[in-house]
Amino acid sequence: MANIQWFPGHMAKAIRQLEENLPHVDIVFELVDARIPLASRNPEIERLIKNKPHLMILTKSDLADPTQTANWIRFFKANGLPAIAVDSKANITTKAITKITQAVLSDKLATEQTKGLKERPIRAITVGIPNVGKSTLLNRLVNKRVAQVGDTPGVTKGQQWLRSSSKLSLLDTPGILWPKFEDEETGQKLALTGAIKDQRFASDDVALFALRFFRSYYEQALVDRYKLSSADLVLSDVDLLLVITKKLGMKDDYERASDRLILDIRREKLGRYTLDRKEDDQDGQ
Ligand SMILES: Nc1nc2c(ncn2[C@@H]2O[C@H](COP(=O)(O)OP(=O)(O)OP(=O)(O)O)[C@@H](O)[C@H]2O)c(=O)[nH]1
Repeated sequence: MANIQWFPGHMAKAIRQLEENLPHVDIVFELVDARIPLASRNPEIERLIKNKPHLMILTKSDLADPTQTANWIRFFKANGLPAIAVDSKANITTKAITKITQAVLSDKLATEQTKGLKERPIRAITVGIPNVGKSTLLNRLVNKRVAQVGDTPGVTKGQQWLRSSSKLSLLDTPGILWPKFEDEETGQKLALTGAIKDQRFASDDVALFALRFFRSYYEQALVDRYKLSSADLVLSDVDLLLVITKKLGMKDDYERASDRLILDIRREKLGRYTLDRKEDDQDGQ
């Protein structure tokens, strides 16, 4: 679980590290969580990356709603941002990322070739908020357990180039950037997916947010998981949480039930979901 407290000093350090690394890379891999492609974006990313070529990588796509992921990919592309969704645990990920990276940089690579420069691996850095899956993707790409992976963000140290293939090299130190602290809903989305420290949010608030959300978009998943009746479905969110608490055999300990609901959602017990919604007709907006 995320344990970084982002003070201004930490932010300044994160910016400085990224600024130091940027001149050495051909492309930035910006990682966002496919379940929250907006809430998990660093608010300053565009400004920090400047004009450096940039690929959006939607991680954990195996946990996200596939229709929504497709909409998000289209949306980013329509806004001039090449994008790809990955499950970092899948073998095919390395090939897919290498291919799209070559496509994004095709002009630059062609220019280098016409100048007679020797073919060389593309150099990339992964950046993203804690827990977004930077180490897991890095490990997948370089096919080694080099980066420490865990639920404790901020564990990656050291700095060297790691070969993915003859086509791609990666900096072993991902850029860790801070998440959005903008508004309560963004915070709840980050908390529900496990991107930020739990203690900052009361679990019953996050659980009520989750209930409201699943009622709107994935009601059947709630019905199936907690054996809800049609009468339960007309209750207020608070009353529904109390019903679920009882169904879980937790009497009136709705805080414990809230924790369980959140855990169930994080562990995919309610299936795949996307919290940041993008409808298909919103391309390019
Ligand atoms: N299902 C699924 N889980 C993933 C995927 N990528 C990462 N994870 C999980 O997400 C959690 C965080 O992954 P890390 O790779 O440690 O994240 P990180 O961005 O390196 O975190 P920091 O080092 O804290 O910055 C781990 O439990 C991973 O197993 C993915 O594509 N699919």
